[in-house]
Amino acid sequence: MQYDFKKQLRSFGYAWKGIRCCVGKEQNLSFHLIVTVLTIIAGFLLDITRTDWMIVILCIGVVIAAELFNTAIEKLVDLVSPERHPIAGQVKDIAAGAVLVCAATAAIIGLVVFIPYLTRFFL
Ligand SMILES: Nc1ncnc2c1ncn2[C@@H]1O[C@H](COP(=O)(O)OP(=O)(O)OP(=O)(O)O)[C@@H](O)[C@H]1O
Repeated sequence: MQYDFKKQLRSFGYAWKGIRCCVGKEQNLSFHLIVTVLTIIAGFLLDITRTDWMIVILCIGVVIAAELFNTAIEKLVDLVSPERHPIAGQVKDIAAGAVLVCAATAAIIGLVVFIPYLTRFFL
């Protein structure tokens, strides 16, 4: 199969459209984006190291990607099961649980990274 650069660009466009259709509409995603902005500001203010930036950026990416997967799953469930069904509810709850695991992990890593800078900054 021949590599089609135009098709590749179109795929990026569809992916970008997917992200845009969630931004500003999904409350949880908005929360994660606000935390992301605050984390990035803190990173610059506290002048964290390159390695710490990589860890922080990885955490941000994982949480936002998890939230996008969760939103996609929610929409798919609403499409295939507009009526209430226990399994439909479980699917949504499990997807939300996955986001919670990612977000809690990222929060703990954030504390491990930022606490030493904060103690040095304030003490
Ligand atoms: N189709 C469904 N069948 C059974 N339970 C559902 C279904 N949809 C949602 N739920 C339950 O409700 C919880 C919240 O789901 P969701 O965030 O999609 O809100 P909703 O109840 O569908 O209402 P809304 O979309 O207006 O917020 C889910 O985690 C799940 O426990």
